Amino acid sequence: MYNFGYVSLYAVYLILFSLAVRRVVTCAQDWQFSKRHGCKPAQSVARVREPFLGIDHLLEALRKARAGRFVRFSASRYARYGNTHMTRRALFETAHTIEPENLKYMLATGFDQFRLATMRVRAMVPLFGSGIFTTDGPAWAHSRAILRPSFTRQNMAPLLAMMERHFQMLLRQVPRDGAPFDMQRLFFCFTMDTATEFLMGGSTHTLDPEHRSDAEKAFADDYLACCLEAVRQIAMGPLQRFSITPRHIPATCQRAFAYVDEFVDKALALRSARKAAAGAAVGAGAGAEYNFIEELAGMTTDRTLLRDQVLSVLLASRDTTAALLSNLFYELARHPAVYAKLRNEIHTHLPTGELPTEAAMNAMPYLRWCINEALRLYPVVPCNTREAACDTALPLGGGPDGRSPLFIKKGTPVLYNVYAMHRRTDIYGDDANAFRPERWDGLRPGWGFLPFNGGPRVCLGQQFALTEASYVITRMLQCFDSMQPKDFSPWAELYSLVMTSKNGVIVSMTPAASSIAA
Ligand code: HEM
Repeated sequence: MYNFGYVSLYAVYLILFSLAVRRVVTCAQDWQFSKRHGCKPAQSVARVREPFLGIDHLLEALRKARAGRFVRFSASRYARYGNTHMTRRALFETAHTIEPENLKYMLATGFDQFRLATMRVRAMVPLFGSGIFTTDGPAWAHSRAILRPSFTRQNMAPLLAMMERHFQMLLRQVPRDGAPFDMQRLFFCFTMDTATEFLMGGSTHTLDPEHRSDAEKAFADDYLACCLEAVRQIAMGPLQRFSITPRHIPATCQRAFAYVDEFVDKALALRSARKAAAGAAVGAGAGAEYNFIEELAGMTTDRTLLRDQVLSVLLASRDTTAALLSNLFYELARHPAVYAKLRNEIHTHLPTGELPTEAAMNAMPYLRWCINEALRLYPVVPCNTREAACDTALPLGGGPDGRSPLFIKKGTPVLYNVYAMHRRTDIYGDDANAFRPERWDGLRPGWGFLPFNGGPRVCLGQQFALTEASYVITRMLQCFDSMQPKDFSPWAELYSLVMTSKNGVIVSMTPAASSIAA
């Protein structure tokens, strides 16, 4: 008869022994990998006080986020621990980098060695399903392949006409008597209206109450609520698995799905009707009225996939462009000389106040410099993460001088802070913190400038975003002689999925003496 106590004890010994053996084998493998790749120990390691999960660090990050200082707090750690460093807790570690060479490796040359961070995927799947923002590997490649054709359109004229229609709505909301207003709120409404029209062929009309239905308003609110929940989940970091989704969120997501599904069904029906009529596939959007969803319906008839892609691209396109515009106008209000110089350039290229064409906007270098400078100082996606899909090595960060490769174990999240990289004085000069568009004259920072990401996952809508932003900037400066800041509190960030000003962009405008829109 066996003694049960002894058996249990032996079982525990066996487990501990096998764990110890596994640990030794892993360490030996890591050592061999590091040796083969010339890796050296991390130049710098940031430790946390609560040793298991680093709760103290997490709480401090949440406190800073509440005060509108998370991105700067995170950037300040690079000043303290170096451009590439590790943060160690007993249960997991993270790598941090703002080295252009490391980012190039992670996002381009070593692309296959990394994947999206698990925390991001887990937080976003409930709303975005298997869309382009939540998938890797073949599923992502499929998404990218079906989305790409919609972004390589040659004829931008119908899109510019659509933007002008919504711009007129925005213009109506700008006080002409010098009263202060929040320009940021208007930009977020504008991009919601243009993005929904571009994507689904039906705008939410948030700037145009006369045309807005209750369903459109409800969708805008539901979509926002679901996005905010995804942001909250991402911010929970390692505590995400303990977080409880508020009870109303599943129903809110379902309502947003139902709204988009109507457009999906319409596009699918139209597509098959056209196909039946022509006896062959027809190029959607061949007419003047371009419809993204209809074009997508030509690539796949999977209803759920279509909805996931539309919701994902809505996320990608709406807040990002609004954030860029808001951040740029925040600075323009504080730099009247830049405003005047930009206005002068616009007037030179469009002397009679005519509507901007794509060619005219492309011919304005100062406009592009102003946009670059806003994207540099306030990258719309300031912090991002990838996760090692296998044991790998970053080119820099190891050894006492940080110039040797750094071993990154499979599953380790690598955080990169574009905000901090964009303010590196060795890349942008001693005045890296200043808003000075002229610095872009001849400047080529390569991977040191990364507002749209890089490599195979580079932003698909970059051209669309730059065109939309250029259009709105040009039109605003055609319509207003100058602008004045009306809020003098220091910059505080509102960091959700994108970074904007926590206090809005409170300004007043001086209308132009004559303008085609006045
Ligand atoms: C100023 C405006 C914009 C900025 C700064 C921006 C930035 C970015 C960044 C940083 C990413 C990479 C995210 C990641 O992989 O973690 C991204 C991806 C993406 N963006 Fe944009 N974006 C902007 C506007 C747009 C617009 C207007 C659209 C569509 C109309 C768009 C569509 C996409 C898509 C589809 C992806 C996913 C690409 C992929 O994973 O393969 N973006 N964008």
